[in-house]
Amino acid sequence: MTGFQSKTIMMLGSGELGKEVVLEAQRLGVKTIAVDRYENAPAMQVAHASHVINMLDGAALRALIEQEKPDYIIPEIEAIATETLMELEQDGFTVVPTAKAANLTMDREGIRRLASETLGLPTAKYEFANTLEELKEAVGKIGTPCVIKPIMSSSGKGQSVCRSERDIEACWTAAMEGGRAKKTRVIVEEFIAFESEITLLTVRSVSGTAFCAPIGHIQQDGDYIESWQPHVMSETHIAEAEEIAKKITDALGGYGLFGVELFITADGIYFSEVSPRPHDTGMVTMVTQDVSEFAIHIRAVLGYPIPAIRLLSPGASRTVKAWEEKTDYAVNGVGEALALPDTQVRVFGKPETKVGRRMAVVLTIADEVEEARQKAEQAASLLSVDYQS
Ligand SMILES: Nc1ncnc2c1ncn2[C@@H]1O[C@H](COP(=O)(O)OP(=O)(O)OP(=O)(O)O)[C@@H](O)[C@H]1O
Ligand SMILES: NCC(=O)N[C@@H]1O[C@H](COP(=O)([O-])[O-])[C@@H](O)[C@H]1O
Ligand SMILES: [Mg+2]
Repeated sequence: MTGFQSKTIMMLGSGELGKEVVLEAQRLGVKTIAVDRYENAPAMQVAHASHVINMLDGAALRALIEQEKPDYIIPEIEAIATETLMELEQDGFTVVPTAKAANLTMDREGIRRLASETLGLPTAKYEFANTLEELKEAVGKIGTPCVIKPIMSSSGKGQSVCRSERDIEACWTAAMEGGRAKKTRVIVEEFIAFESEITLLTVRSVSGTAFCAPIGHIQQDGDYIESWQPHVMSETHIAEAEEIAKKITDALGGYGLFGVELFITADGIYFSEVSPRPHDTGMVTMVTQDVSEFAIHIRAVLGYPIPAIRLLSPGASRTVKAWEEKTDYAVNGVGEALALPDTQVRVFGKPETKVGRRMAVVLTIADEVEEARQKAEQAASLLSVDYQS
């Protein structure tokens, strides 16, 4: 063999989050392979190699992994044939953080039952349903308002709030149309009227478990539009949040960064869900921390130490979305946004727009979180997704 010998990672999912993981991996001399269901995905544009496959097809996934033999398989989205990942782990491949973590978080049922029934963490009440009839029964048990979601979906796709019995059918249709995998099962969750919601980025590495400063965020239609760090919380709430995050991440195991989503209410903290990978609301760490969530993830995965994580400044992020389905588009206004001090922009380079698709994000820092949020709002308002025709 000749040339530089390095470890190889394979990203399963190549969106905006994977793109940053690939860049951080390359900074540490790692070879990167990006995989997704469509061509020219963001991470593919910066990786050494790329492949387009249906990652829910176990045979196709196995064939690709056996061909490329990556040292680390890094799931970047939920919708992957995780049963195949479990078999590949048995065969000696390394899945990040573990194949079990990818499998349990692939659908909402696995992770919810682990959190609530096995670990006893506080969660919203929940039921599952496979048909419209079962859904009516489940909504009857949970009561309204409640939240209905396909068991396999992310970024709020197929999610809706059911406010009365009259909404049930529309919620069912929304879930059937929005799920990532063609499964009909849905979760019905009690609506939690939280005061705020946070992501507690938690890393498991050779240095042990560490937490980033809490990230507050606002979601619209189940998808994040704004996040900030730090989110101000009482000492008691921080301790409670860290305890929940430690329990769930220990149960999932392995090395890597996790995004633990929590609701803060007057009666304490509820566990919502966890991503065993960098989190969209954590993009703010690209400007607030000395090591971003993406750098932390790859360091942990490679078995390198993470002795400290420093919050260098309060900051905020705000998303820029598209509202049409087209391929000929441009993100305009970057220069205007960058004219604002302490502002950065990331344009993801997705090959086409879709209704509600996240195309870019703005990142800002300031002495105070509130000021950073205002600047992010202003910067995002200067960006637009425009079309030729
Ligand atoms: N039971 C609930 N009560 C109140 N609000 C909820 C509930 N479940 C979800 N939400 C709201 O919807 C948002 C998205 O829900 P959830 O995180 O379950 O979906 P998701 O599709 O997995 O999102 P992502 O993949 O972006 O994390 C939550 O962050 C919260 O704002
Ligand atoms: N909440 C999860 C999340 O933000 N995931 C990020 O969005 C991409 C999919 O985007 P797309 O739907 O626009 O292709 C994923 O690949 C990941 O980077
Ligand atoms: Mg979520």
